Amino acid sequence: MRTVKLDLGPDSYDIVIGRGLLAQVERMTALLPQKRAAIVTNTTVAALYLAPLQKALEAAGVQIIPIVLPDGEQYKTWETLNLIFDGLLTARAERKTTLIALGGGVVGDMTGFAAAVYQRGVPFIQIPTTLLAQVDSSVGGKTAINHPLGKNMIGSFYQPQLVLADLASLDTLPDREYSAGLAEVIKYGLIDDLPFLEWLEANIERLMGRDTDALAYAVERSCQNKARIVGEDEKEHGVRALLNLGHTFGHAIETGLGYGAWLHGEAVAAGMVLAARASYELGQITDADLARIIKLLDAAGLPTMAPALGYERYAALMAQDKKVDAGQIKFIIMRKLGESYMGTLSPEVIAAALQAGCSDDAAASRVA
Ligand SMILES: NC(=O)c1ccc[n+]([C@@H]2O[C@H](COP(=O)([O-])OP(=O)(O)OC[C@H]3O[C@@H](n4cnc5c(N)ncnc54)[C@H](O)[C@@H]3O)[C@@H](O)[C@H]2O)c1
Ligand SMILES: O=C(O)C(=O)C[C@@H](O)[C@H](O)[C@H](O)COP(=O)(O)O
Ligand SMILES: [Zn+2]
Repeated sequence: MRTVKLDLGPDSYDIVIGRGLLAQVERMTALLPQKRAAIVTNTTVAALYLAPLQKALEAAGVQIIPIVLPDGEQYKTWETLNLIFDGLLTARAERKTTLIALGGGVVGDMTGFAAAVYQRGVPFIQIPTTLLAQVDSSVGGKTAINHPLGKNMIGSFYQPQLVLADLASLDTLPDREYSAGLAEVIKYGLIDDLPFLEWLEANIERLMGRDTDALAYAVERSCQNKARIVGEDEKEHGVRALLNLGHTFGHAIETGLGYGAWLHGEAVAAGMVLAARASYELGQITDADLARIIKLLDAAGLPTMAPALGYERYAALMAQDKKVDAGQIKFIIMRKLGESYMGTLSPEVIAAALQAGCSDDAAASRVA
């Protein structure tokens, strides 16, 4: 078992990584202010993991309110959020009732938002069951729902009290979802961790084979990177924006194609290639660096060409990005391989990146 600490003063918490953690409920029960908790999950994850978790908590004397949501990015909405409140109010959940998010990033982001606002804030625990959620979304307290006009546009910063990443739950994760999680893993290497990027290049085959030790190391190193950055800048006034590498383009792809058409991690992968192409246009990374990034993402089963939405559509979608400041779009750009910063890009550089990095076939290539 590995533990990463996210240091946020009184709001600090542990990210516990290991196999079989779902059955070990003592870490959770020690934190509950009352012997009552709501488990929020979705139909897919409920069929796999709700019963064992509920049983283990009930055996420890905890009364459980199960709340099962529809599955999919297209349900990350006000309407679905309201289903959580319906379940909590119907069961007369109180201020000391803990919300436990059991699922991927969609469940985690919505449950966290519900926890932030239900009765103005109730305790919250994350049990991420996708690779993406274990390496990124369960850590750091960003919670949100989507708006038809923009990704994660309505939300809050609200930290969990504990993250339990059970690597055994990934055994049932489909390959496409597993690859999507690797996009956020590779992101950490590109932001500011060149040794990790090099380790990923050397170990991508092991990771694709779901080698136990390689996977545990990749999850731990990713969480260490995220915890360090969030610990420095919880509310994204500075360095935390680097975690948005590939997301300015990526969120435009998700919104532009319709939520759920491309997975978040797929859109981030293609977005990181566009960010790399822009950095190449600026003369900051070489064509060999660009080729290395594409090769690694490709080996991880991810798209490296973005859908051809057209410059105007990309520009309009990216104008909704949360990093926009006084109307100016900010991007995360590579200063060199393994080092990124936030800056602006000229329309010419954006157009050149899109010209080289989009293809008409890309959109259809990912749709299941
Ligand atoms: N808050 C953050 O910091 C943050 C960071 C990254 C991404 N996100 C958000 O996270 C979301 C993407 O998360 P995701 O990739 O986990 O997608 P997801 O939550 O949609 O889960 C992916 C799919 O896997 C299924 N699933 C989950 N666990 C499973 C398991 N163990 N076995 C089999 N199937 C399982 C889900 O039901 C779903 O169909 C996006 O909405 C994105 O915006 C948030
Ligand atoms: O935690 C962060 O900060 C991130 O940016 C992590 C991203 O991977 C994640 O997709 C996040 O939700 C994007 O943030 P947003 O503020 O652009 O919605
Ligand atoms: Zn992301």
